[in-house]
Amino acid sequence: MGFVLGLTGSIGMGKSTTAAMFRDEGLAVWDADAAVHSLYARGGAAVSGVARLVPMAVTEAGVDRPALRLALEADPSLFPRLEAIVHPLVADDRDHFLAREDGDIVVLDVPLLYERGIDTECDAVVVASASPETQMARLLARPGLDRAGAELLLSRQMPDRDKRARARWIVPTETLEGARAAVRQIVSEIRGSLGAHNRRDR
Ligand SMILES: CC(C)(COP(=O)(O)OP(=O)(O)OC[C@H]1O[C@@H](n2cnc3c(N)ncnc32)[C@H](O)[C@@H]1O)[C@@H](O)C(=O)NCCC(=O)NCCS
Ligand SMILES: Nc1ncnc2c1ncn2[C@@H]1O[C@H](COP(=O)(O)OP(=O)(O)OP(=O)(O)O)[C@@H](O)[C@H]1O
Repeated sequence: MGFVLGLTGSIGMGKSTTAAMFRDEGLAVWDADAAVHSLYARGGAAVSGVARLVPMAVTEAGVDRPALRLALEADPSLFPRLEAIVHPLVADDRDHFLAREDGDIVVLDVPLLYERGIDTECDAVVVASASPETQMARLLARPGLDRAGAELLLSRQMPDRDKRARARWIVPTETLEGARAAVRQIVSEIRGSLGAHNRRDR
């Protein structure tokens, strides 16, 4: 298996934009939020479990995410029960990705990387991060999410400062140029260390 790079960041910190930059560098990226989207789509493996937990959040088309979000806001005690349904299915999808990909570096894009201990499966972790003011402005600009909804999700995430303290690298996401430069630097640093490692092996 190649070098497994974990990518994380609190909600609205620019994690998906950073993931796209790693893709632009030619790396395979596994996206936990996208895996949840597939599991929630019509016929997806999480639909029946969610229907049992929150019947009003499921329609013919699969899981209705805004309805599920409202149910979680009304009753946050649903979070651990929902996660017990969804996270094992997400882990299976991640394992398939890792077994399938053979690039020298692969990226796991996971919002709850530290919270779920997935950092222990990574060779190193990078965190996408911006100021709290930038983060809140981005969240409030998202359709359908108000301050209470954003704060509820944030309250269930490790604080940004703790993520920053743990990660090997930080990608600053105030600007696209700054983030892209950091992404390129990280890829080249990892490739450099892999090259040095291979040379030592010979
Ligand atoms: C809460 C839900 C309905 C919100 O859906 P929505 O389409 O609005 O947002 P989306 O799924 O794109 O997630 C956006 C961000 O919310 C945050 N978030 C999502 N789930 C969680 C959670 N369980 N705990 C903390 N933060 C979360 C993450 O930062 C994520 O990047 C949805 O995210 C969900 O069902 N989450 C439970 C599954 C889960 O834990 N997913 C996280 C990845 S494994
Ligand atoms: N490096 C950057 N420079 C400028 N704007 C950025 C940068 N990264 C992200 N943004 C902007 O911030 C917003 C959120 O970005 P993105 O969707 O990547 O965040 P996210 O952390 O993946 O969000 P979520 O956790 O909600 O899925 C978007 O409007 C995006 O255009």
